Amino acid sequence: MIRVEDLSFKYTGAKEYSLKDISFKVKKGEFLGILGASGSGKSTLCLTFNGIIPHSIRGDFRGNVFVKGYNTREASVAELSKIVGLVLQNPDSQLFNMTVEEEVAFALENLGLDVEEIRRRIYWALKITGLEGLEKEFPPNLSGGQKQRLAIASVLALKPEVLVLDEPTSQLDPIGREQVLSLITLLNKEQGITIVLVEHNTEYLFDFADRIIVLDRGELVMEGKPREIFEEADYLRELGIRIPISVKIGAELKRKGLLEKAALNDKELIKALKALLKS
Ligand SMILES: Nc1ncnc2c1ncn2[C@@H]1O[C@H](COP(=O)(O)OP(=O)(O)OP(=O)(O)O)[C@@H](O)[C@H]1O
Repeated sequence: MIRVEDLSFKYTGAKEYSLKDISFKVKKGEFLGILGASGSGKSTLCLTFNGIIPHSIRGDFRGNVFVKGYNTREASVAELSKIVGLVLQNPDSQLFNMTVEEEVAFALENLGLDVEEIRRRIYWALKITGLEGLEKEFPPNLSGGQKQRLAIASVLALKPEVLVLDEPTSQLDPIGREQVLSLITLLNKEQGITIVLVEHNTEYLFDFADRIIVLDRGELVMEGKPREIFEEADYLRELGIRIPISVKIGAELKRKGLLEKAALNDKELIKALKALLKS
């Protein structure tokens, strides 16, 4: 679905490359998590998937990004946005209509769809994001979690095959965070939408991502299944990545020779501790 080949990017005027010779693929239906410390290039990478980089934000762009076979250098942002929906950190920056319904309709109006199809898509997008009944609400009156789900609904109405979400929960309270993460899981597991998610909640990525890539100062330094990534707890810590508390405790117990292998989530840690207490 996405193929990134030897991608490097330097913003106009910047001294350093923000992305350095990155290559990886995302398969159809896959859930890819992106981890990395602040400034490692996660947002820059997200902006390359629907062509904002290099079309709207310029710089020295090397290598290629292919989305469903389209080279993003050649396809327009409008064309790519039908395939890749992008959701950013702050929902307020993406909402500017007077009602929830108009917000979702807005993106659809330029597609030349008939009124019935627009109505159907609005209904579907609001239902799936759990915003049914709030059609006439003024978006600024919504809670943080509802606003972010509305931002997701307006992107979903375009029926993208890939959803790229750049730290969509970082400005939400725990309830809003939980709502948005459950929605992302549902979109991937039940609707088959390919997900690319930048998220600091490593427990969530461990449970739901199929694969994780890790960036460090613009370089792709790790790629693998969540288990393979979290086994390298010490390296992740060196990179400034928050690791789940259960992983931290598990790694410490393993270091002290109390556990044979690292426990990588709460369930595994509890099981290992029970066995340890029995022995
Ligand atoms: N518009 C810009 N112009 C110049 N440099 C930029 C621009 N945007 C980002 N950068 C630089 O590119 C590098 C990567 O930034 P980016 O925002 O992609 O990292 P990030 O991993 O998403 O960080 P965060 O987690 O803080 O959002 C940083 O060194 C940053 O200063």
